[in-house]
Amino acid sequence: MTETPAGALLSCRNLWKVFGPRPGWYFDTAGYRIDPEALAERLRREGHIPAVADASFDVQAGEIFVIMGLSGSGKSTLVRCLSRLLDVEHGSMSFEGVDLRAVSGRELTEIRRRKMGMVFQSFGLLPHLTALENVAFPLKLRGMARAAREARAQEMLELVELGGRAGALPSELSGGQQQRIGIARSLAPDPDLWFLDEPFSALDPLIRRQMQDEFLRLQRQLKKTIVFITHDIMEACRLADRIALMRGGRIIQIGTPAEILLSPADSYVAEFTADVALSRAIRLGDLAVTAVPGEAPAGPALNPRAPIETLLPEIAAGQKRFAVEAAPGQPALVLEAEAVLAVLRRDAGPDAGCESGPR
Ligand SMILES: Nc1ncnc2c1ncn2[C@@H]1O[C@H](COP(=O)(O)OP(=O)(O)OP(=O)(O)O)[C@@H](O)[C@H]1O
Repeated sequence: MTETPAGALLSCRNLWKVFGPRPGWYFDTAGYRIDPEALAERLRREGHIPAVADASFDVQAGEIFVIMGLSGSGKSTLVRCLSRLLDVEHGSMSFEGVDLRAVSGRELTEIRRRKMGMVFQSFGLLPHLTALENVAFPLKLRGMARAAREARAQEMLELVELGGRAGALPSELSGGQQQRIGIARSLAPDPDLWFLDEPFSALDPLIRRQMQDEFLRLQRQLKKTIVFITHDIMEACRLADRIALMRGGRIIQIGTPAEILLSPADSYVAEFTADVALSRAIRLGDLAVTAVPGEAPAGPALNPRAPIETLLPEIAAGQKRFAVEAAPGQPALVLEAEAVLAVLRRDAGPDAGCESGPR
């Protein structure tokens, strides 16, 4: 399949990546057409690891698509397959209408260099190069002239608010600053698709939170198409437009954070999300509905990404309805205090800035 569905930049269907002695065998035989769950089970029984088992999803242009799951659930393997750092055993992948499994090694290198940006947990900076040189490095690989690449690198450093540290070596920068350099470097070639694999996991919680805010600020500005990996449900809920939740190589639910939290697909998802404080994770936009024409509440329209907890003082003071900012050209949105209260009633939770989930 080479088609990418309308609106999707990246699309994959029935992807399998299996580690073990003879992974291809299962897909070369007619036996493949069995239930994916049963095949994954059989693979495990016969000494293989189905690291990605029958994954299908589309990533829409401009969205933050978060892949979430516990350690070993297959997140990194899936992303490595999508960028074809690993070859899959079965399935199809298309990116901007190009069949990623069919392209030559050379075309693939070009796609990775020009259209894909990657950020990893280990910042991966070259220790003997300055911040500016690190950011300019991928442009050098593309053959860009020195003056042009340094100008672009400086622009990227300004974007991540490190314009004044261009001459610093990585060892002279904090962890958060080093990751900002990693982000600037990955953005320098202006990729269409941006992969981030646990980019903030090595940072302490306060810096991590700042980096998440920074990341959202950048995304508002750049509107990239993003695949973001995390094992932290709170991070996923803060950042995602949609979340794909993985378990044992399988994607068990895809949905907005609110859908995952309020309508979990099964008991595993419910348990995984049980400790999340809904007041922090559910956003105004999740509960807002289209206002009856002429009846939008007065007052400034609120940010749809703000968590519902921000409204608690007004609700406690008796306000019943709120205006929520709609997308350009869309009808006005209204949020009823009762909808917020209904969610809060479900929020059994202790304060959960959690990284927990079922083990
Ligand atoms: N090269 C490999 N050879 C054999 N097994 C592998 C290989 N790479 C990954 N695996 C296995 O595949 C499964 C998925 O691993 P993966 O690294 O994708 O998980 P993850 O969800 O990204 O975990 P983490 O959050 O710990 O990085 C694990 O069981 C892992 O041991």
